[in-house]
Amino acid sequence: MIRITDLGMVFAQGTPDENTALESINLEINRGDFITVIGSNGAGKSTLFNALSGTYTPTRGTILLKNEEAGPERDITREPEFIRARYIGRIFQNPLLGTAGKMTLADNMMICHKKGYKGLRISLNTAMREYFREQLRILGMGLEDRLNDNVELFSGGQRQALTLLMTVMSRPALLLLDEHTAALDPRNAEIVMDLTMRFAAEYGLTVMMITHNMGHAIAYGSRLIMMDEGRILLDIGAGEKSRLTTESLVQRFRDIKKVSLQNDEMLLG
Ligand SMILES: Nc1ncnc2c1ncn2[C@@H]1O[C@H](COP(=O)(O)OP(=O)(O)OP(=O)(O)O)[C@@H](O)[C@H]1O
Repeated sequence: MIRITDLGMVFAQGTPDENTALESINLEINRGDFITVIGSNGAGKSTLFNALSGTYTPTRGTILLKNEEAGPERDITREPEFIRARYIGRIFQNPLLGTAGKMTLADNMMICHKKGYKGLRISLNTAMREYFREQLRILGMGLEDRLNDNVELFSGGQRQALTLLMTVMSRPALLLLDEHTAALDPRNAEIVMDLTMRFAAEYGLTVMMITHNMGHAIAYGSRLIMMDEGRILLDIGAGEKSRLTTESLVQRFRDIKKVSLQNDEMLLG
């Protein structure tokens, strides 16, 4: 569905600060894949997401998208971020980023609902409010009764769950989760993670999820990739992934890199 070929990203090219964030990424993301992405600090995980979402234009390589079964592949490597935002959803670690705090819950949902309907006026009528309530009920947080509250009144966990709901409401072709539960307390992190898995399964979403939690990387999803120094070091599919343990993953890393690690923190930290 998305084919990434020889993707490279060099920051400040030709200056003393030149920094290669992505070496040569080759990756095929299939429809319905749930890929967990791990790797140490600076491995290039966020840069890969930035290239996919259009935040950064890569220095080299191509990103092709094939949305429909029969449709042709489309080169989206240089497509602007605001256009890709219509079909690529992204959620960040900071739970305040995905919603507008000074606006009501109803208005936030309205903006999200109108995404992709440029110029079309849809009014916040009774039917729309009922639809939003129905969607909000899925979260099980009582937000369906707070449509007129400003979103800044909600907790971090509620805001991140809301961001997730609003993002999946438009059924993105690809959902990028950039450590989206890392800033939440353990209980809320679990709630948001459970909702993520539920939405992914119910809507057949294609998901990439960056995490520094190796347990999560192993437990969730159907595929795992490990990045290191701007490359994909490991790409583990469903069969093998179901048998993975933290120890075996660290061992695979050791074998490839020919280094000795004392623990998984060295790999992920
Ligand atoms: N806008 C930028 N300008 C210059 N260098 C950058 C920029 N963004 C990222 N980098 C560099 O690119 C490399 C990869 O960074 P990236 O943020 O993709 O890593 P990461 O795997 O997401 O790390 P972390 O787990 O710490 O978030 C790093 O060396 C980083 O300093």
